[in-house]
Amino acid sequence: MSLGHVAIIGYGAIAQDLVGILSGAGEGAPTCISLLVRQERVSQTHEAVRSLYASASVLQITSDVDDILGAAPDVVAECAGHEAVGKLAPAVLAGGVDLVVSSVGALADEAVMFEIQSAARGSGAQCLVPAGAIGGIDALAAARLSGLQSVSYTGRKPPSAWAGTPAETLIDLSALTEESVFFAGSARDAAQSYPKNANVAATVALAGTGMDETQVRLIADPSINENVHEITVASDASDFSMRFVAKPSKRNPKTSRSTVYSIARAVLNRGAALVI
Ligand SMILES: NC(=O)C1=CN([C@@H]2O[C@H](COP(=O)(O)OP(=O)(O)OC[C@H]3O[C@@H](n4cnc5c(N)ncnc54)[C@H](O)[C@@H]3O)[C@@H](O)[C@H]2O)C=CC1
Ligand SMILES: O=C([O-])CC(=O)C(=O)O
Repeated sequence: MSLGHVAIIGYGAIAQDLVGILSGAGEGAPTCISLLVRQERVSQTHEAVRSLYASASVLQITSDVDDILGAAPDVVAECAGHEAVGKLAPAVLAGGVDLVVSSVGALADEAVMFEIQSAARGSGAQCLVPAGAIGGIDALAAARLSGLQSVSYTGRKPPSAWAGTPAETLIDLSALTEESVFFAGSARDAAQSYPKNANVAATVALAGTGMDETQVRLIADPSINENVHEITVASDASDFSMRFVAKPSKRNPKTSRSTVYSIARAVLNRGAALVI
């Protein structure tokens, strides 16, 4: 058993790290990797990949999802954004190819969720949601089978990680001297209002009590340099709290460095005889 062709949508912070991790995975490495990038980034991505992976097996770089599907990848990993999920995920799944999603918050849009599930049911392919920046999703999804009483998620990041988000209109990020809870509400609202920062809220919601019942707080905290993710769960099987202190990605401070390893694990497990 081995991993064949892996296609990746996007070539930003997570995708660039993912290509490096997959290429360096030794015996578990895929035989080839394809990249789907925006049309205007095709030649720039060719240059970047050629200089980094001169001898590696990047099969093709394209902006056309049909090129990717035509090459029959074993799995596609989306590392691009909510818009890309809405636009491309149904086509990938309808083409019978399993999809690992990073931009999980896109599933907070009921129309996108419906299209994805319809496409997957129609072809038999699966949309796979990895834990991403957080952990404990296995425990939460298992506890759900016992009955859940409550699930809450708190995302805490340095003020600079909230730049370019609606938090800027709610608080003065540059003047904060102590933590500020600028959002308290449902996972659905969090994921849709903070598409680059609250995908984890959607993941927790999908594993637990759903987009509308999962309570989310988002915090800008000038006293930290890391992205801190906390979940608190009450269930019939167990009650637990978990706290993850993630270093920010070197390429994108909004993104926890832990995320790509979770995506890579989901991809590499596709070719593993023992899956953990
Ligand atoms: N599930 C989780 O726990 C986490 C999810 N994320 C999400 O993962 C996604 C990727 O994150 P990063 O790599 O840090 O973001 P990034 O902004 O560094 O990279 C995204 C890349 O995707 C490209 N892109 C956007 N739309 C595209 C399309 N339609 N087709 C092809 N390429 C497209 C952009 O040009 C950009 O290069 C984001 O949506 C982010 O919010 C990030 C952290 C944690
Ligand atoms: O990586 C993180 O810290 C979490 C994140 O951005 C998200 O959930 O979208």
